[in-house]
Amino acid sequence: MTTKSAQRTFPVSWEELHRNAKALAWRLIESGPFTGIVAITRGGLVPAAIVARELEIRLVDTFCVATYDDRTLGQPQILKGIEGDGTGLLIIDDLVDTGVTARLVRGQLPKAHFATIYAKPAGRPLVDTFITEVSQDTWILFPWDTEPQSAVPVAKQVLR
Ligand SMILES: O=P(O)(O)OC[C@H]1O[C@H](OP(=O)(O)OP(=O)(O)O)[C@H](O)[C@@H]1O
Ligand SMILES: O=c1[nH]c(=O)c2nc[nH]c2[nH]1
Ligand SMILES: [Mg+2]
Repeated sequence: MTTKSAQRTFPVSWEELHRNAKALAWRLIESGPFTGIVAITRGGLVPAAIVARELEIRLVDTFCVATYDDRTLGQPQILKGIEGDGTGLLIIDDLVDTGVTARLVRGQLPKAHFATIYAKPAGRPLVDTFITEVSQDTWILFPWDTEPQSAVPVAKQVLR
């Protein structure tokens, strides 16, 4: 499924994101220790920074991949990979949706532990650890992709 068909949106605030990333760190303590973190760019960068701080891991690298253009699913393009089979590494992304990105990265780093904050049902089997499940028809709005704007008053939204 392309997530173009998402029916609802789920806005996430910076505070909520921070809280969930810390919850992920708590859960990951049991699965470690890890020798380093690999952030899947770009969405994994902020969660990876928070998890790295909480787990006191200073070795952080990137796996650079682009799968979506706006909300349209495409062929994943690897811009930069990581050497080796992923032994001892913790891979962090913001979410799994269809699982296309996770499948690709797992294929390259099969021994790594794969963690995300959010998981949709189609991608869930590809993740070792996650915090929150959201429905497949939900588009998550991350704080780095959004900005506050004036809301239309209720009275103006009501059709008379
Ligand atoms: O499970 P999937 O269907 O593959 O979707 C999940 C991926 O899509 C998004 O990345 P995107 O390609 O939009 O790039 P970005 O992280 O740079 O925003 C998100 O950050 C995940 O990496
Ligand atoms: O910001 C995003 N929200 C999502 O729900 C999603 N799914 C794939 N890629 C995504 N990016
Ligand atoms: Mg991404």
